[in-house]
Amino acid sequence: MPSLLDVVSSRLATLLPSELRSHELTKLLAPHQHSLLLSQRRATLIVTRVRMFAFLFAILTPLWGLIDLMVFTYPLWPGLAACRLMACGAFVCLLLFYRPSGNLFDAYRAIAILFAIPTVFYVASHIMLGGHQLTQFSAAVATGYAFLPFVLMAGLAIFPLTLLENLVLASVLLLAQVAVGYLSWSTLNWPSYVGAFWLLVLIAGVTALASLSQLAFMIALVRQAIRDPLTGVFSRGSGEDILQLHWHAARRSDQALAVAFVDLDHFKPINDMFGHEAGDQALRDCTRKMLEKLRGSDSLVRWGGEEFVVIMPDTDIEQAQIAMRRMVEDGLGFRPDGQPLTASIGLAERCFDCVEDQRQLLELADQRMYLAKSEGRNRLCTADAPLGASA
Ligand SMILES: Nc1nc2c(ncn2[C@@H]2O[C@H](COP(=O)(O)OP(=O)(O)OP(=O)(O)O)[C@@H](O)[C@H]2O)c(=O)[nH]1
Repeated sequence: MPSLLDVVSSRLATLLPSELRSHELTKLLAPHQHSLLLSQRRATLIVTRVRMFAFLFAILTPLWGLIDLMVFTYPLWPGLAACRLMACGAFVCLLLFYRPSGNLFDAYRAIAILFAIPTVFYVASHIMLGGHQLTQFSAAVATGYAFLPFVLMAGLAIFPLTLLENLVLASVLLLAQVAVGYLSWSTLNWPSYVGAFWLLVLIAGVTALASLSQLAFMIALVRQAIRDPLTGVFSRGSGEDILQLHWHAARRSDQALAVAFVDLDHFKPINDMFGHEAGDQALRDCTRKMLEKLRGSDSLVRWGGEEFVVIMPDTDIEQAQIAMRRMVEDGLGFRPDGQPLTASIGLAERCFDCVEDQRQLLELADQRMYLAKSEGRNRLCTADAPLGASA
């Protein structure tokens, strides 16, 4: 009979996002476990949403100035109007000049600017309103200003953020609320301030859930979009993106970047003699074997049919040869007749081969793979001459 603890933990497990696989759950905690592609797509989405938010606020912020004009007296309303116009200008600049670059730090900066604008506006307007005697009607409108932190906190829900990122951003907004309490210490209505603070904490909790759910969907969608459905390794389109990202990173820091073109030998007879399903199974087994031997930082891409590309960042030509030999040393699985499945591999490296761009790097690896084929298959070719059988 299951213990109470087992029942509770199995019930709690059903609360976890079902669209994620168990090994993906840690990706909800912090961004350091995200793949390059996920980070890139998330950064792009965050900046796009920052710009949407900025667009909305650039319209709504000056509009409310008309209400201020009707209820506040001189010189309070021109002061508030100036604040609103400056905030509107800052939102417009954010909208016009910030473009998605795919870089996560650019995305963080965009969120920081987006939230800094209304936070500064909130603190400044609070100081202005605190320095004036308000009548019943204008006091009611002034109370509306106190809702800005709630709007900002709720706004976090539109971003696919990790728990850590949520905590940092929510803490900053809560600290701004603390700062406002400190500035109006002497006149503070404590019960309503504490009530409002607690409400803000509740909204932060709900927002974090919304934001994490978005991230979970995004992780699942990106996985589906970038993976080959048969083998589960990267598909060609995402492989091209990965190679481009690694190429730029390697060039910036003048690091090695190796690429191997792997073509399985005599694959057609498997399909012809044993059927397509047997061919599919051989492809699945073979990719599993390759993945077992590759480093976590390497990317295995199904380039097409029975052709694969291995992208090895920060790996020089000698290390890449060792990695490829290790990958094939226990074989790549078996053909349905029990014979070992072999591959012809062409290898190229950015610094060793002095190539100009990632396309040239890939072409060179492809040419060397054909050389390995023409020299008898089941071998690795690094430069102009293949390096013997059994890769
Ligand atoms: N079962 C299965 N077969 C595939 C898949 N994609 C490509 N193939 C087969 O892979 C075979 C590739 O054949 P070829 O290009 O002639 O290459 P090969 O027979 O491996 O010959 P060499 O590369 O010269 O050693 C074709 O029969 C394709 O139908 C797939 O997803 N599943």
